[in-house]
Amino acid sequence: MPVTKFSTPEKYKYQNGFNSYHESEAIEGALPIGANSPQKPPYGLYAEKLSGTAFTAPRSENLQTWLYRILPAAAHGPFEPQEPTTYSANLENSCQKMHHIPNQLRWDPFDLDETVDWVHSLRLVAGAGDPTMKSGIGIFIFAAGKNMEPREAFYSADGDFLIVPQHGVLDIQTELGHLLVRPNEIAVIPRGIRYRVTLPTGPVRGYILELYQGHFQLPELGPIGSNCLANARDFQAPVAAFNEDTTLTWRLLSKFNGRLFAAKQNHTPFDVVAWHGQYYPFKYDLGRFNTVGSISFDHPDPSIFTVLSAPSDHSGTAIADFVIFPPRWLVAEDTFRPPWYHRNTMSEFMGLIHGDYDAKTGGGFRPAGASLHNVMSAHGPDASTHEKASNADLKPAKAGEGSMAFMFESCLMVGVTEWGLKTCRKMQEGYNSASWEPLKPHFKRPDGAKRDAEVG
Ligand SMILES: O=C(O)Cc1cc(O)ccc1O
Ligand SMILES: [Fe+2]
Repeated sequence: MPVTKFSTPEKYKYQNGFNSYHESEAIEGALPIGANSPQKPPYGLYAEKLSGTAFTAPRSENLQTWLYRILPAAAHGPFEPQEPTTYSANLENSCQKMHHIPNQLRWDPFDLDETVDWVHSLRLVAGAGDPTMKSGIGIFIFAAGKNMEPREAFYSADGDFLIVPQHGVLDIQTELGHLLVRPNEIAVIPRGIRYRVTLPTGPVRGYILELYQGHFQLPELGPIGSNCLANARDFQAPVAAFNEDTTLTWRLLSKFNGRLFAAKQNHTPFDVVAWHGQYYPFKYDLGRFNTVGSISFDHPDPSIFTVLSAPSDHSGTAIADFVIFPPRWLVAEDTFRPPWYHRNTMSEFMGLIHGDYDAKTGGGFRPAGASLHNVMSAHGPDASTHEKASNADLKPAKAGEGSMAFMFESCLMVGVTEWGLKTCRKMQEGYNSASWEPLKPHFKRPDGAKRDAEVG
């Protein structure tokens, strides 16, 4: 059975292409022609620039967008910090000490929580670095059951959100237009873009990687050539859509160094009539990923499954890679087909959207759960997977049918928050011992002799 691909409901319109220069106008003629900020932009709109890179970033990296809107984003009251006892409590964790531990860690599925909305559902579970230094990443779990208030919008000044829904549907109204994001799809909302999340099918749950530095790119394809993996044309950006309200009171929420702030304004933030540029939110259907693998022997590095990569300053070394494990055919001959046992200089945070992950058949890695194998924390198939795979009949076999696991892989050592370690109460006791301690030695000397332990 081929992998399922989503269709687009009629209400939503997208423009296709990764890192493309897009332009969109909800009213014909709203985009100025041949200029960005004419003395009087069309229809009495204000021109506003939103930059995602330094003005002077090289052309190949430069990301910015021009917005043509009814009132500028600056027209709001002062931001006030929100009390931790109210709803910034979840984000608070980012300001707390992280626990850095070499143990292999695994979490049972995180609970749904119907009492909170998107903003108040964000739980920092792990991370590295610091938003104030624009360095590192934050890994969040979200679980919400309420729409954001009708006149509320949110943005993060800390980084780009890579959103991986596991359960339920996210309807995301952004300044640049609407995105509908379902499990097995992902969305990226860049730093600063204001948005409001509603839940058309009820409760939602999933994972977020917040990138405090740089932006996601498509990985290089090297000898693979000019297609495969995630193809650029399958990334979808919204089209301009606006409201006209300039009288009602809105609440603008800002995530700023992991803290929540709120300001009032007397007009909708969703008043962008037209925009053009390369800095915009987008979505991608993981079912469109063109998976490549070994057609001869051996298990290749999981980098062949990279959807998006946020590079560090060192070539080939990512601050964060977003890697998926889609359904795929395994045909390698004379090969131990699951991942090899390994210790990695990168850290690996994994989640499961649905199904089973083929490297862990022992039952403990479940949809909506997670695992963290930190820098040099040894891991690999659990004992039951090893037993099965080393005795399997190696005919072509479909792995991961009906399943989608993913990994946030980072060159940074990842710490775990107090919430992730204790408060969430999902940390599995004995993950390590259940997975790898049952492994038996199979070593046999070539002469068949058994000897006592040798000295030295
Ligand atoms: O640890 C894991 O399960 C992720 C992983 C998968 C794979 O195919 C090779 C290496 C690797 O880290
Ligand atoms: Fe691994």
